[in-house]
Amino acid sequence: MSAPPSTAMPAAAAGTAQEVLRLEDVTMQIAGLTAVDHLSFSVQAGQIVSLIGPNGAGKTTTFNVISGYMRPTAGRVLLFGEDATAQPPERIAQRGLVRSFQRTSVFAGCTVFDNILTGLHLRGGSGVLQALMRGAGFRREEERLRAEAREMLAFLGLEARAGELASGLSYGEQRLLGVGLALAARPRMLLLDEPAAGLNPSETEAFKEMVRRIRDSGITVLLVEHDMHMVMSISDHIVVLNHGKLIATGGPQAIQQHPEVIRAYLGSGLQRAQA
Ligand SMILES: Nc1ncnc2c1ncn2[C@@H]1O[C@H](COP(=O)(O)OP(=O)(O)OP(=O)(O)O)[C@@H](O)[C@H]1O
Repeated sequence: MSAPPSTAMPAAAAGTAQEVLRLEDVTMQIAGLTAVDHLSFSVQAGQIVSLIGPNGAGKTTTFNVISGYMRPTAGRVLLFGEDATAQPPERIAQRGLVRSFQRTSVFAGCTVFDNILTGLHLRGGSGVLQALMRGAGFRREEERLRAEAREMLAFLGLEARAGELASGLSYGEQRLLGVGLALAARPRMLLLDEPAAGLNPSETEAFKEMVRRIRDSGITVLLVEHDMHMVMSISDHIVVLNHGKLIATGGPQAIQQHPEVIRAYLGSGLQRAQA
């Protein structure tokens, strides 16, 4: 299958470039330190965009500001064309930007199927009162969600594991399931925080494939990642930070040849990715 179930097609799929996220002069000071320094960049719909930079560059802080976990000291965040600066995370998620965390965040004691079903329920639709009344409408909705959960598992490549406890999945499969939970919220944009961390090479390949399929289904993906092979092979666009400041933006080819990026990464992963 080519799309996670019930995902609205974005404007990019209709052939018009559209800005989904824009940071304007965002600064974030933490305990007297400037973690993000007058940062401006934008993300176009339907792309995989990677936010990279050496350790301490400000990537996680930028994610926290975008997803509403931190209120910026200065500047604005525009999400889908509207000001979203310092809105709480749940409001930002409602508007269509959903974050999948670095740690696995699945319900370990539930089956893989029930994990996704719970995610779909959390999105709303069938409320507690409706569940208690157990009317025909509720049963129809439940059957629809179960079908959607099966489709989602097929999209994730986890259908064979549907009946197993999430705790029995490999680490890589748990990360796929974690993304499935994020997708269950039907995001227009997905934030992935170091998705390849701790994955072996074949799990990384499977994850890359899924990220591409997510993008191809019309969901914009913004990721923070240290694995430069992954970044260079899947990104449509790359934003590079160093010491909280933007030092370069562009496609993978241009970024790998950018003198300031090479300087910032001297002796680290970028050179290995080029090798
Ligand atoms: N809660 C905090 N308290 C104090 N300093 C912080 C806090 N969060 C971030 N910082 C500092 O802000 C700077 C940017 O950190 P951030 O975690 O955003 O960088 P990063 O690019 O995500 O790094 P890494 O790649 O190592 O995860 C660092 O100097 C960090 O020490």
